[in-house]
Amino acid sequence: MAVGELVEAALPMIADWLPGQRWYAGKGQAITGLRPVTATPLVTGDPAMLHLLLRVEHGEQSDLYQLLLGLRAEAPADLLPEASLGSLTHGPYDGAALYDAVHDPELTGRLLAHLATADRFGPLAFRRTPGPGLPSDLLGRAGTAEQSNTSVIFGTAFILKLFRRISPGTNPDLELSLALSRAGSTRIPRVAAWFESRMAGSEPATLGLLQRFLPDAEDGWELALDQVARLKGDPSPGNFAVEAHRLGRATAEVHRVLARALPVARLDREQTGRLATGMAERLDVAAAAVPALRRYRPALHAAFQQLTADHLTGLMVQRIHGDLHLGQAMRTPHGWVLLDFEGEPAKSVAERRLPQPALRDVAAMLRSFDYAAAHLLAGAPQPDPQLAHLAASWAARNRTAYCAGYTAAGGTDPAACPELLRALEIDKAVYEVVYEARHRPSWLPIPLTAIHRLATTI
Ligand SMILES: Nc1ncnc2c1ncn2[C@@H]1O[C@H](COP(=O)(O)OP(=O)(O)O)[C@@H](O)[C@H]1O
Ligand SMILES: O=P(O)(O)O[C@H]1O[C@H](CO)[C@@H](O[C@H]2O[C@H](CO)[C@@H](O)[C@H](O)[C@H]2O)[C@H](O)[C@H]1O
Repeated sequence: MAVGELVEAALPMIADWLPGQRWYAGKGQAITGLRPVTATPLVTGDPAMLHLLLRVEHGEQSDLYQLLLGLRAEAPADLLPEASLGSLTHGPYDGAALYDAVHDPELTGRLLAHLATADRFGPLAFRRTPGPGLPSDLLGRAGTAEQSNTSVIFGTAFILKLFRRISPGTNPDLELSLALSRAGSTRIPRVAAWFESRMAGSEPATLGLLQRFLPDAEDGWELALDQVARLKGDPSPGNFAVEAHRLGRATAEVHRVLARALPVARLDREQTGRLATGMAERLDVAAAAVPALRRYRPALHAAFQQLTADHLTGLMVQRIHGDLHLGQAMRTPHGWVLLDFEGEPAKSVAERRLPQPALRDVAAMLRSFDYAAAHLLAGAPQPDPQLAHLAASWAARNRTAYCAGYTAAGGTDPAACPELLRALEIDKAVYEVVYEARHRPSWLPIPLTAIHRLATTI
């Protein structure tokens, strides 16, 4: 494969295609440069697959992205339009179709085969966990979920998450999932393999994570929305609180295993100050970006100031999920399983790896019950007061049940730390305001309504 020429010919096509991808984080900023960092052929012949780590520059900033480029003399017949980068028009591959290889089942199947045999290609190292061997003859189909990354599913056996925006070092999703897997936790899908890039002078960067696929799992967000929708007139709305209680138990169990497997610490006085300052700084940055937040700043700052050193000194901090919500919880026939321990995509990896109060995850999940309830009312110009009352009661009931389950399984009782819980909920809602303003502006009223409530009920 004439790698250099191929990359040269592909770069302008990538520049056109990249901004349209769901996982591309630099939307709205003009790309000022594309710099290939590594280009590694993983499959040669027809079809071919080229692995590319590409530095995308926008102004002063830059991000590193992982691309898997497929190349065939004839484009696959059923290729989705958004997966196509077009046809090469010069050089040794003149006329060949260039596309996102994650949509080519044969090529993603070859990726699984590399994982199965723990291959090494130039800077790319494929690694397996001990245990039963992996099949090497399955085809992969790209998942359809709206994701920050790209997942490929192999039959009903495995799911491979391909991280798109790459940071140096071990991705927390791999780090925490491995720690939980090694401790024998059944609250996450078992890790089977991963692959990483080993570049001279830097830590290996995680590129992909293969886990058991949960074929019988139901997504917690979909389940909750289904229950909430029944509030609109079903005489026998289901009792999701039982599930919320179980989910609270599952969260506490995961926290317990993480606290045993990875370092924990107790906050000293200086660190307690940094916890509150971090929240205040994030609020100010968010308010600068989203004007609707500004009027709430004084009240929200006041809530953060209630986090005094006396409250927090000695508080235990540990590794946590970092972005827990109902969509990261899957109900299986054997109970709740948690996914995606990557943390909030907008934070740096260093920040995401810092030990945190475990209540941060609890607060995030409490926000999610509120989201599910608010989703019912979203879009209506004049919400029906009776429905609004039912939705608020649904959220309150499930929030209480979740906290009770968390406490029953040995987690710190959230009710025992009301100032901290409230500050953590505000911090999360502020993050959500920015997230929605950037990705789903029509959903912005959901966290803003919560901000209004949190700011006006002190
Ligand atoms: N092990 C699994 N089994 C079944 N479905 C899964 C599994 N892992 C992920 N999924 C599905 O893929 C979706 C996206 O996965 P996630 O890890 O949250 O990716 P991202 O980091 O890109 O958001 C999940 O919401 C879930 O529906
Ligand atoms: O799943 P991701 O890791 O990509 O997380 C991001 O997207 C989530 C939305 O999919 C977002 O979660 C917010 O919306 C959820 C409903 O769609 C809701 O249940 C969550 O409570 C709410 O925070 C998450 O914040 C973001 O990081």
